[in-house]
Amino acid sequence: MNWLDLPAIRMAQGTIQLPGSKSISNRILLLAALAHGITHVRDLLVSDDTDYMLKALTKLGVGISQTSENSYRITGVGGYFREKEASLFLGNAGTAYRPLVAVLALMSGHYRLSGVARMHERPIGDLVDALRQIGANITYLGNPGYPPLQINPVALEHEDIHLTVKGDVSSQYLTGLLMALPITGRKITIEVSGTLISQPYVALTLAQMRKFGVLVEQTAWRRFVLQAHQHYCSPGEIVVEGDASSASYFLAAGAIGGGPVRVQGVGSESVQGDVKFAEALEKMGAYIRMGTNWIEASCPLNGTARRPLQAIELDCNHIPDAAMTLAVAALFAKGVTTLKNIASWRLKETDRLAAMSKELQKLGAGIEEGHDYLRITPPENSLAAGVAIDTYDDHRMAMSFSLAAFGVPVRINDPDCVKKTFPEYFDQFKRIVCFKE
Ligand SMILES: O=C(O)C1=C[C@@H](OP(=O)(O)O)[C@@H](O)[C@H](O)C1
Ligand SMILES: C=C(OP(=O)(O)O)C(=O)O
Repeated sequence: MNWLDLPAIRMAQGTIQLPGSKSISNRILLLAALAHGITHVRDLLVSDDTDYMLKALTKLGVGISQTSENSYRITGVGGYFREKEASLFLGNAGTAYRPLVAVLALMSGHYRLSGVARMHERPIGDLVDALRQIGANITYLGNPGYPPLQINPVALEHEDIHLTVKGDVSSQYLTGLLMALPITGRKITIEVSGTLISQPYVALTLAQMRKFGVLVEQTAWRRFVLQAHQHYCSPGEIVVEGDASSASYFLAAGAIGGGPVRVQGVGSESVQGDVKFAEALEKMGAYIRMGTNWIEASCPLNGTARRPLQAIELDCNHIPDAAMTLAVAALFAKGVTTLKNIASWRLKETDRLAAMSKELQKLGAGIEEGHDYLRITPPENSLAAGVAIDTYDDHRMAMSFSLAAFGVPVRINDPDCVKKTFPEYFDQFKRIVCFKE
């Protein structure tokens, strides 16, 4: 197996230009593909997850050309894809798989959607159940409730579309429905049953749809109404903002390792929920500054000496991805940190609650792992030395645990898994840290 040895880190300081947001990139690609007109997308994230979306859309007959390293020209199909038969492999990209299921269910074609083994363990039943309410023809090719899926032509049953979707397993089902259903041109009402998790991601979806001219009337997080005859129209050019989840590792580095560390590409005007990670760090005592397009974090000081962060207790439902960064930052905080309302961690790239517990314990932390929470007690003295961190093919495990090097030298197994959302992560991380040796 491949690994990366990080020597112990003395301090962190510098500026990072963030790669494009994964969540925005894949939403924009899909909306641009469905829209009328040509969209020029700039600062798109270049990574596995966006690559799967680009390849799928190309197979579906969308005209896509790369105009520079991270710029693309998308010729929208104005509603329906030309290609009526395709077999699509979408890796482990939730932001590609879930919305494409919803879109292809309406396309009157024959499509097979698969992914890596872990994708076939990530539930899709709530989305399929919602689509079946309007007549979608979807078959499970493996275990019921999970990918892979076969999608066949739909016969929409009613003039107005009214459906209910569960919101407590993943917000990506609602996001998929919201993005897909406007291509029917019908009046749409979506009710959410159960409490909607990861709400800021739905706000992000609505914001991207608005850029393409489709408006949604929202009643709290329970009811979404779209008036009939709305169609996606290209806004011409779109610049993707930096990834707020990717920002979290650098901000934590600034808060633990002195700083200031500045990330450029997200800031106070960001539409991404994970910018709220900066507030969590601030609660831990970090010094945070923010402009419209940048955020900076430094370590709390006692005179000129670095002061340790303070433990927090936080409901992390609004920042499910960046919360993993908090779990590792907790190793450097005084007291017991509790991260609550993170049951969805169990259904992501790996069972993140189990994986995080196991690897934190290797470093000497005391862990209480609940069904939907994690309580982390840092070791009394230093972190355990000579540890190799397993990453479970989860980019966020690899990126979060790079922070452990602020305590001891650490080995990160299979560091290449970061290519899901941030292929250059470790090169960038090394740019802002000074190692002890
Ligand atoms: O819609 C999105 O872009 C995302 C929603 C979240 O998933 P859940 O809604 O499953 O929590 C998040 O964890 C994922 O990385 C991206
Ligand atoms: C959960 C994640 O990805 P996905 O979009 O595949 O759900 C993630 O990036 O942390």
